[in-house]
Amino acid sequence: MSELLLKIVNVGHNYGKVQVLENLNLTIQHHGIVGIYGKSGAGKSTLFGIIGGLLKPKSGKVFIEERDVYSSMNTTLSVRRRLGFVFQLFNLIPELTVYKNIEIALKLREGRSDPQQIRQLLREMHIEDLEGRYPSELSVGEQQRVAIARAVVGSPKLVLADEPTGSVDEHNKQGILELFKKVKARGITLLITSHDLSTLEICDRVLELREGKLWEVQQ
Ligand SMILES: Nc1ncnc2c1ncn2[C@@H]1O[C@H](COP(=O)(O)OP(=O)(O)OP(=O)(O)O)[C@@H](O)[C@H]1O
Repeated sequence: MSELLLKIVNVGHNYGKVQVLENLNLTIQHHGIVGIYGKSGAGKSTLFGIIGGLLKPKSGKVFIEERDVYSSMNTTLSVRRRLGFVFQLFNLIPELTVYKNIEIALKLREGRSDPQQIRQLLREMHIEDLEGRYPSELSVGEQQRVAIARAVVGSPKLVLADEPTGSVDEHNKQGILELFKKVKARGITLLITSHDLSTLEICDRVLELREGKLWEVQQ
């Protein structure tokens, strides 16, 4: 049996009177792509933030490789550094070139740069000709490629992608899904949230977030 990567135990979260998550449980083993489907407002971004060490839940616990993510600020920061994030709006740093956007993520994750690794990743993502450009000089599809490269550099165990195809057209969507298959082939576990079931077709397992809980979806 493969090692447990993520374990969520009885997590609850509310914003004032709005109860978003309630007694939510989830376990994920290493390897593969897991999709979380949910309608708008179901709480996908809230759950994404809680798993990623960005939002402390009001109740319950989150473990990544058996470390209690919110046990101390140091643990939260160290777990967060070891995860990769892909955001819907890319969140690339506008003042940095493509190369530097990827390099800064590697330095945060591993404490050092590795030009060989960065260049290999640029080639794999077909963005090697863009390394000197700034995000404003890239197409949407190219920005998303850089965002994925930044999320996987340094080989984190888990990459979280929140609505990764939410702001791209069908052609770019297919391109992103192909890249996610490559990410999986690198041995990285991917967790994708989406309100679009066709985006989740590449997933090995899909869960629906509804009424504050996760429900397995038969594929
Ligand atoms: N900071 C906040 N303060 C108050 N309410 C919030 C806050 N963030 C989210 N909410 C509310 O919590 C609920 C869940 O929001 P969340 O963004 O997690 O859903 P979502 O499934 O990601 O939605 P979408 O698909 O539209 O992005 C919504 O009702 C939202 O209005």
